[in-house]
Amino acid sequence: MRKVAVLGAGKMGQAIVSGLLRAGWSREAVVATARSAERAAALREQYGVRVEPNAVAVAAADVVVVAVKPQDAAALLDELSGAFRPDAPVVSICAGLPVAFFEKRLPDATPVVRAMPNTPALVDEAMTVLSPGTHADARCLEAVEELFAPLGRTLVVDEKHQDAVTAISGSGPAYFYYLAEAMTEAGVLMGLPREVSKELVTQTALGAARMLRESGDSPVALREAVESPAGTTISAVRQLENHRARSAVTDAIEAARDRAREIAEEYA
Ligand SMILES: NC(=O)C1=CN([C@@H]2O[C@H](COP(=O)(O)OP(=O)(O)OC[C@H]3O[C@@H](n4cnc5c(N)ncnc54)[C@H](OP(=O)(O)O)[C@@H]3O)[C@@H](O)[C@H]2O)C=CC1
Ligand SMILES: O=C(O)[C@@H]1CCC=N1
Repeated sequence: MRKVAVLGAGKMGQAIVSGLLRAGWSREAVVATARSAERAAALREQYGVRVEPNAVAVAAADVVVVAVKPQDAAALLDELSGAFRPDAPVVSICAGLPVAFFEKRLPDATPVVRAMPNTPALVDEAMTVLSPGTHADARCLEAVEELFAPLGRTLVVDEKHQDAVTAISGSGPAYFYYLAEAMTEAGVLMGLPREVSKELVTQTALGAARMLRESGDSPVALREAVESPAGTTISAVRQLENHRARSAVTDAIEAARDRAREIAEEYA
């Protein structure tokens, strides 16, 4: 039985643990680690998985997922020096940290894969983007892709794109929640009960996402199909343009990309 260790099962690590269990991984095959006793107890209670010290988890694992914050990664690897099995792939989900950060701290020839998932893993709708390191061959990459596939969709890109990926899909759910929050509040401002407004926004987001996926049309074509001449939608879109919403989105996503680059410099 293959075993996976999730080191630092916080928000994202927990989403991965829960997705693996839903995908049929047995409780014995998934080991989590946590820094606080409270967090460890919560993971045991909620998922019934083993929560072990990092070194114990790593020793037993065929795949190790590093899910701590980028600022905690170096200390974690230092603490574990000697515990890693050189044949067990190490998958980092740490934003910004390059494969090289791990390769220089792990035993020679350890296969490393940089991964960027997102929190919709909690509902099996994650977007996970993988980049293989120097020693991760096709078989290793395939095994890591199989690990993440049940959590949603997967894609492989060259590592040079990972900071942009982080800015788009890693952080992306937050942008949609921000828009959902603003739309819900606008409904409340106009007198809709909050629950009604939220339901309208949620179903509209789901429907729009499915249209994007299933119609094959571009976002522009889909938007134009909603905009009646002299109608309501074009009036709204004009306000978005007046407020430079497109430019704000571009600047926001570039800021996320730049922050990922800074993280690499800060913690290298
Ligand atoms: N949140 C997201 O949407 C996404 C996050 N990521 C990446 O995932 C990583 C985790 O992010 P997120 O889940 O949001 O953060 P969290 O803070 O929720 O999770 C990190 C967890 O790691 C634990 N931890 C830290 N050091 C150790 C250690 N030495 N041993 C065991 N556990 C430890 C923390 O414990 P404690 O709580 O006690 O500090 C915490 O529970 C980051 O690197 C982030 O870039 C990637 C994609 C999406
Ligand atoms: O905000 C962050 O840094 C992490 C990485 C992607 C999503 N959350």
